[in-house]
Amino acid sequence: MLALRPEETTEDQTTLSAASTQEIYRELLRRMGEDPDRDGLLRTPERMEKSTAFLTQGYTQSVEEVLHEALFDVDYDEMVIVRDIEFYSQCEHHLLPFFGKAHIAYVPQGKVIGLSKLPRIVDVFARRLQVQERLTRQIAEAITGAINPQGVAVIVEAEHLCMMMRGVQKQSSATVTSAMLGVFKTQLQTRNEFLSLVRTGRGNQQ
Ligand SMILES: Nc1nc2c(ncn2[C@@H]2O[C@H](COP(=O)(O)OP(=O)(O)OP(=O)(O)O)[C@@H](O)[C@H]2O)c(=O)[nH]1
Ligand SMILES: [Zn+2]
Repeated sequence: MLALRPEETTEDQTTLSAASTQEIYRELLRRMGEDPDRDGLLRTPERMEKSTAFLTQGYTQSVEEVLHEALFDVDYDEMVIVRDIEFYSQCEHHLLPFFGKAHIAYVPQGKVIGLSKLPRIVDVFARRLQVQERLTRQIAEAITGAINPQGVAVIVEAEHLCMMMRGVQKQSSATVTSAMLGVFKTQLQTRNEFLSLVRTGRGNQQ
């Protein structure tokens, strides 16, 4: 039913460029085998446009703007952890959601970040088309770029709908990725402290 192969495309490139996003969604519905004029679908292209704009708003945001000067000079050189930051992203291969939790730690070096800004940084990168590995690394690099700490650690745990509702159809697998920079890479003890604090949090929830 779905007729999205190039040879079946009816629009020529010029027409497609001129079409509004909502017209393109309308055509997509039609090619799924739907009637875009039936009552329930009439406003669906408009909803899809809004919803997609929200889910990909990370492209219009930057870490600098999100931090909004919430960087503070503080004399503290122990680990700061914000754990269990929930996020929703979309895999760049299938445009299906993957979602889960990010755990972030850093060891400051004269500067700390406003706590709420860590989840905001996660969303800047999660609300784009992603692979989990890149999302993980981008969060770590953004924190490094903002405050040049002694080290940053990020763990992302997620479930991918493209592996659950289609494809390999595995319902219980979890994907875990990590980025360890600075002292989290060089000092085993620091890394282990972070890992055990993340595990403790998980234990508390059960
Ligand atoms: N490494 C990585 N792979 C991902 C991520 N999200 C989705 N994928 C994988 O991207 C791969 C794309 O593989 P392809 O063979 O090109 O696509 P496909 O035929 O739809 O693959 P299946 O999902 O196995 O049916 C799949 O193995 C997905 O599981 C991610 O965040 N990281
Ligand atoms: Zn996918």
